[in-house]
Amino acid sequence: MSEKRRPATPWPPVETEAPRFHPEAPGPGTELAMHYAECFGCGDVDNGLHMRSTVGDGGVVYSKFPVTRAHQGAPGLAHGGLLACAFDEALGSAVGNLLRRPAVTGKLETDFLRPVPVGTTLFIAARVDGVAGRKIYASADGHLDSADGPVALRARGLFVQVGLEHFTNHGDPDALSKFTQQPRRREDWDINP
Ligand SMILES: CCCCCCCC(=O)SCCNC(=O)CCNC(=O)[C@H](O)C(C)(C)COP(=O)(O)OP(=O)(O)OC[C@H]1O[C@@H](n2cnc3c(N)ncnc32)[C@H](O)[C@@H]1OP(=O)(O)O
Repeated sequence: MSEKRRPATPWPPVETEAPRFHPEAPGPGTELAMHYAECFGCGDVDNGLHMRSTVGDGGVVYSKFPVTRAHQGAPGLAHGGLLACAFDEALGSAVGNLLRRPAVTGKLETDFLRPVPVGTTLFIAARVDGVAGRKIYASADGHLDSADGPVALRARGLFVQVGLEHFTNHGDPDALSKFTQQPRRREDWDINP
């Protein structure tokens, strides 16, 4: 299959500033721990995605998603919704770890370029592209079976910075103590957009 192309739309879609990485953001080579043990993307969840991420050079976060039979849509092929989930996790990991600004996914778009068979590992490279106030734009490519394998998916996401009360009011009152990866205390986040 030749390299796939899709119609180009401007990205980020609004004027942005370059992302300012948090001074205590994990550096290149850091293997990131799961951010929450019950997270479907990175946690210890039965049939979850079991994604693992590492910080690379130049503000790129690399994540791996090993695709198993538990992740099928069509026989022998990964389910598209779970592939989108993997990108949500990978993009969120880049935003959360590099910027340390609490944010949630506002919009996620995914281009599915090639089928992803069971037994393959998706290598996702995610980066933060720009910031406009509370809006944080990130994008990622997913490669089959190696970091330079054929591109199977591309995704773009808008993350919206929220106050920490987003998690405690709408989710679990103990949310902050349940985040297993630093930062988990109010003072560890950059909460000023
Ligand atoms: C390490 C961590 C890894 C985690 C990976 C997983 C991450 C996730 O999956 S998070 C869970 C999924 N997401 C959610 O549940 C979010 C649910 N939505 C919400 O809570 C709210 O709609 C929220 C917070 C996104 C925005 O609401 P609110 O705070 O009222 O802000 P709002 O004014 O509506 O939007 C802020 C800006 O973003 C823009 N915006 C928000 N959503 C969109 C959208 N879908 N498309 C375009 N623009 C949008 C708005 O237009 C606005 O822009 P501007 O400032 O220029 O006017």
